[in-house]
Amino acid sequence: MTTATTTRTAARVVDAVKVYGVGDTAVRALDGVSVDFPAGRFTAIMGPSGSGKSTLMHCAAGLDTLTSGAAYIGDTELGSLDDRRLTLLRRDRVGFVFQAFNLVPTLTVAENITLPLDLSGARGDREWIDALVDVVGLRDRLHHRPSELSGGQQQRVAVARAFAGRPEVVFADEPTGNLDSRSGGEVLGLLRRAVQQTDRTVVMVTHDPVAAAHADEVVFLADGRLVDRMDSPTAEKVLDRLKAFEDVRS
Ligand SMILES: Nc1ncnc2c1ncn2[C@@H]1O[C@H](COP(=O)(O)OP(=O)(O)OP(=O)(O)O)[C@@H](O)[C@H]1O
Repeated sequence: MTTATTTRTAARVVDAVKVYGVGDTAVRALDGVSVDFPAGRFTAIMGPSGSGKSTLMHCAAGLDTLTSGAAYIGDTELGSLDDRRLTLLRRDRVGFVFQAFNLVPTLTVAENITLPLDLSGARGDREWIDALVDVVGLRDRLHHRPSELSGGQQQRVAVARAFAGRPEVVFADEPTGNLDSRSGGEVLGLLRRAVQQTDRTVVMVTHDPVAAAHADEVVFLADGRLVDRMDSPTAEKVLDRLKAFEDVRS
């Protein structure tokens, strides 16, 4: 008999090790990390520079491979997939938001949002996309080109694009890194609403305690290891936690 679990896991890594390079110059970017990202939650990954945040995100999202250990999206182990299946998984089950907005300049806002679906030949769920346009507040900009938008508006398009295919999990790598604090706050509020209103999962790498405070939970890395988790973070609590790492290291 199987027991139903109430907490679904959107993504996780188990005993994740990532070594870059070989010999004397080898860097152990992840040193045995096990962490799960619960479905329907907004999780931030934090830690000092070089602690392995981006590496963890890239390996969890199937953008890079682990040296040893395992990464899962839902129940699918990424290491078991050949290149073609991995590409399909990234296309159909995962969304991405990067620091650079990566919009196509010649396409309109509406076309940029549906681009991944159009490329895959999927019809997409038009009602879902219509609702997304309202969540990101771009109804009156749909026929504009990216160059006619502010940075914050461009990142909102990128967020809508990431959610367009109803992915199981959206990975965001420093999504507010190129934005002023006001636009950044809007994008973070938007990620939060997307999680709450549409029951999606977001995993975000950030070095900004204010950004991390928008998440439901923060996981902390130091020297390639998971060292702490914090529920209901505030910027002050996150900052204090980061300072404690620095005190230990100095
Ligand atoms: N492609 C690579 N080749 C060699 N070393 C790498 C590579 N990518 C990352 N590293 C090293 O792995 C470690 C972890 O890097 P990573 O980018 O994951 O850290 P981070 O916590 O995201 O850092 P930051 O906050 O500065 O972006 C660092 O020591 C980095 O120099």
